[in-house]
Amino acid sequence: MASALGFATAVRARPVAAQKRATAPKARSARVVTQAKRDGPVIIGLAADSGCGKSTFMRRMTSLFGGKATPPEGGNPDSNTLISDTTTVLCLDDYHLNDRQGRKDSGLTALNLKEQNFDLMYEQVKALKEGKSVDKPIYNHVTGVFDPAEKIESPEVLILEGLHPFADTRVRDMFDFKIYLDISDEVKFAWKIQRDMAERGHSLESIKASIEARKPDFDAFVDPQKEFSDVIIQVLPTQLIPDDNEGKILRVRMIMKEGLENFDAPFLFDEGSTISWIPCGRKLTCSYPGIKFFYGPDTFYGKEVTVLEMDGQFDKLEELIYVESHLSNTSTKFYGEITQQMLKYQNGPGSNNGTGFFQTIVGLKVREVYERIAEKEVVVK
Ligand SMILES: Nc1ncnc2c1ncn2[C@@H]1O[C@H](COP(=O)(O)OP(=O)(O)OP(=O)(O)O)[C@@H](O)[C@H]1O
Ligand SMILES: O=C(CO)[C@H](O)[C@H](O)COP(=O)(O)O
Repeated sequence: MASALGFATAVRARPVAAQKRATAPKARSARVVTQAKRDGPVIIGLAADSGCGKSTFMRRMTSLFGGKATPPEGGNPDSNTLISDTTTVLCLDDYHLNDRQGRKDSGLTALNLKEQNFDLMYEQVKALKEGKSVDKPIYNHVTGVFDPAEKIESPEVLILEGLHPFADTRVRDMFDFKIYLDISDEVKFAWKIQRDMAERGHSLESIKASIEARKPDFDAFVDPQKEFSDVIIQVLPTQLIPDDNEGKILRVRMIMKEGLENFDAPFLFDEGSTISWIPCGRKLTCSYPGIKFFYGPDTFYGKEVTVLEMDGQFDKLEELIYVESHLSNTSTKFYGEITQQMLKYQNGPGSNNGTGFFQTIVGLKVREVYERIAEKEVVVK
């Protein structure tokens, strides 16, 4: 089949009846086939607060390009970088201006824009975009100081994740696609309690205090970047349970800007309609409080957007294929690719709810953005 790029794809169109069959897909892997050359990497940005699932999101995204993303071979074991055959993920914490002691002296948090070295970040991202390699600093989260720099080669796909990818206009303008992971205060609080109380032995009071201490700077310096993002994954408490404050069942909204280049918004049933769908029944097992989808138009920071929403969680992940078969424009390369990816990461946080589901779809869209811009094709075997 000829693709929109005019290249042969390894994937053939399947009959509609086959697409609706509710069976789990076989595992496959991906590799990149070079069809033409575009100089410099495709640059993707992910903005989020720390501890909000960026690592899991990155694993989901990079695996769609094939190969395993690992820290630089033979390098610093505390490196924040992840490299695969096609992708390089840089953590923007490496561009902190001061180390931990320096921030104690300045009295500012790492969230404050004054604590980020945007000049160096701009120079190095620009160099990578021009196909050059850079010696990037490493901020060591274990020791709180900077380690000797690591060499980063210009990759096919450069992913920049961290607190401030879109805060500096010079850097912001270099992105091909911008994502914001927006975890509401209630959910952030619930996750932090789960992790820091259960796994790290922190007290409820100290967790509350650390969240409260970060909040003003988060609101002032991180949150405003939503406005400049192409896709926002918003994570909220469920609306299926009145006054729920446990944060276990989530309502997740994928907010997609209209009119984006290289991005066609996924839709449920009928593009442009407003649809509310409860898929629970014969083909999807749901325990209390069930699952509810919504699809429709909205506005965000005064701009037109399309929203795809899921509230609730899946009981049996393999049955997700039923939901997947009712979605279009998901940029999958074969029937059931979303379900296959969700099964692959079923032990990661968010695998049974909209966070994992929409992160997977955004990963597929990023892969398509890359294919369109770079005029290369990721072939799924
Ligand atoms: N989708 C999710 N559902 C439930 N919990 C989640 C989800 N994503 C993240 N968490 C919680 O947040 C914790 C941090 O996740 P992860 O390490 O992926 O985040 P991060 O943003 O990479 O963190 P950091 O910035 O600290 O490196 C997980 O251990 C889990 O408790
Ligand atoms: O927000 C953060 C990361 O996104 C951290 O607070 C920041 O990087 C400082 O790290 P550390 O607490 O290890 O000194």
